[in-house]
Amino acid sequence: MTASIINGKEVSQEIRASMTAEVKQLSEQGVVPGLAVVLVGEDPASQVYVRNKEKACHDLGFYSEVHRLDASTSQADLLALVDKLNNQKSINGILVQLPLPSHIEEKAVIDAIAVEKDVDGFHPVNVGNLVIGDDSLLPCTPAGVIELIKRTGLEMSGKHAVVIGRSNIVGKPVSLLLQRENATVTMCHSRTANMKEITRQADILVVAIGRANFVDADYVKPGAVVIDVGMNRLDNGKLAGDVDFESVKEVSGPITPVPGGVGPMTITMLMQNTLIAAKRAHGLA
Ligand SMILES: Nc1nc2c(c(=O)[nH]1)N[C@@H](CN(C=O)c1ccc(C(=O)N[C@@H](CCC(=O)O)C(=O)O)cc1)CN2
Repeated sequence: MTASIINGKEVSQEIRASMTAEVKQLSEQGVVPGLAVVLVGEDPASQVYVRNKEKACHDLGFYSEVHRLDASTSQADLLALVDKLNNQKSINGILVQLPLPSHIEEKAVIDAIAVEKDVDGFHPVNVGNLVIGDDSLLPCTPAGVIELIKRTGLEMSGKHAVVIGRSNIVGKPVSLLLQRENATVTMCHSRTANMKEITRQADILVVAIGRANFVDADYVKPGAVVIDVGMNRLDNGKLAGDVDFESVKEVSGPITPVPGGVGPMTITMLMQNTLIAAKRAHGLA
């Protein structure tokens, strides 16, 4: 049996469409969500993602600023820009596109972003709030993963979710968000022994290990929801996920493709965070 495909592009469009009326209503009250994106250097993929963020702001009626800085920009100059944006009233969200050039310490930059403008959800205070279950700006890709699982109609409560990967930006926050939905969560990673025995018990399998086609049908319980967060550029230029889609879709339940699955949700969740940050800044949330 072939599984149903979770269309991240479609879900993304639906969410953006549902935000439009609210953004219009807010702008009539003089509240225009504002996002500043900072790009350091000329990484081609990052340039595409930043352009897409700019376009998403434009389409939704947000105010947007893009700061394109030379690859040789010093950490001090970048921190000075972040400080300026922290104090700028028209800006509700600040995103520094990653990766940064190697001479800049990522953590110093993330830590410098005002917590209430950290629409990436990477600041340690937002991460801490996520851990203890307090209100916070949620990291975009993990929030997108949860939204896609919800849209399958699967009730997460009481289900066994297995997350492959333990990164700070995907694996760890996804597992916390799954726990928040009352799933029973097991984390696997590159050193996990007998991984297949564990993943075969999963009702929900989230894969973010960063290895192209790592998960094949042997890892998957029949009917399980499979969410592929991987984005690996192959030598032939094609994009591959961490899941071998063709074999897994023959046994799984709903499954995300790459491209067109989790990826498009990342920018939509960023727009949602910017809207939340703008409402909070005006005492409306
Ligand atoms: N500050 C941040 N930097 C980075 C993040 C992030 O969330 N915050 N995530 C990625 C890049 N990224 C957004 O910034 C991003 C990556 C991929 C997609 C996407 O839509 N992917 C498409 C395929 C695109 C392609 O063909 O290359 C898909 O999966 O369908 C959106 C956003 C790293 N940096």
